Amino acid sequence: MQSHEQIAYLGPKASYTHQATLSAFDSDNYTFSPQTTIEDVFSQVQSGKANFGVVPFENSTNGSVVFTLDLFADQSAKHPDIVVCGERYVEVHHCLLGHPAASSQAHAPASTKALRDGTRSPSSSGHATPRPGNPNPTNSRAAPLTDLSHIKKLYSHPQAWGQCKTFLSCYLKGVERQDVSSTSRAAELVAADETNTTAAISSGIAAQMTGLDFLARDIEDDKDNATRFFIIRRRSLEDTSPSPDEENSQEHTRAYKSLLSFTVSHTDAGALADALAVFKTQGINLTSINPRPSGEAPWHYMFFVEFSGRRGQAAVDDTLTGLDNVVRSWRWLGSWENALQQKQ
Ligand SMILES: O=C(O)C(=O)C[C@]1(C(=O)O)C=C[C@@H](O)C=C1
Repeated sequence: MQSHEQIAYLGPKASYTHQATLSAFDSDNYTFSPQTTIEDVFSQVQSGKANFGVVPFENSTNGSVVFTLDLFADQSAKHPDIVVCGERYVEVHHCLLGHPAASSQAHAPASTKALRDGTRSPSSSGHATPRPGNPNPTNSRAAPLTDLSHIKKLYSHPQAWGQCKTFLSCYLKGVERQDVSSTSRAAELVAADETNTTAAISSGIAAQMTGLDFLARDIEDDKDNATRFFIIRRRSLEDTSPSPDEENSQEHTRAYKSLLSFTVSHTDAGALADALAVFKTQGINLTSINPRPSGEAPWHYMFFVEFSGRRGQAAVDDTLTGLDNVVRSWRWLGSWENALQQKQ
């Protein structure tokens, strides 16, 4: 790859997507271009202004990032050439960032530094709502580092609410939430708010960037919380030309993954089963399947499947040929190296 290619990512700096970008691209050799929305990342890559883009795709606790799936579904045909060419996993440990209550600043000045680096011992307060998955919600893994009664509004990316349900229901139940374009944008907004009554769910790196205090740390429900990011680029001619020397061993197949979308007849019984049977016949292992509204008509769906293997391998190429006979349409969305291969 050439030097100083442009990499578009969901910004601003200190977003989790920024962390994924830093893990994939060396900042000495690439120019990073933070974007406001995931759609902006797609547009930058589609237009050729950026050589690559980095977008969140799925979270281990909260599931698919539907904004990204819908951009791949591309109902308005704005991003027809985008394909996935890589993936990165990032551990996601959320913090509650803000300003301490005015009284805790006045009466406990010694605690301010501790709040800044998040080392003060926890104090607990708040309410809890039992939920099916968590009948005993007082068991939040994290407790606040300070009193939160002054917090009247929360900002974060919509994915983050679903990853911190227990903490939020225990300690910030009923507090107004505002969705913003990323967790680092949330931290910027809270830093600019002079009322000191707002807080952001964001990363620890965003605390350093904005100077906000840690009101709580590690507030995600699951300590193994992680998000998978896709690296995207424009498709090129080589993507579809045959590569007869591709290896077909099981090991080689597991080393790669591919993404494909397809639509099937809405009225024919078994149409989806017929499509999936093509993968089975070719011995292709599906690793995820996601339906999203297709946009063709209400309640019609587009299916996204991820599977082991890469284009150019006989079984994968035969699967695509087989799909021609059973689906209404399909679109290949890229093959890339499986980042978890060593761990499986
Ligand atoms: O808001 C950010 O910091 C992002 O990079 C986006 C995003 C996401 O869309 O999943 C990434 C990781 C976390 O799961 C929460 C938010």
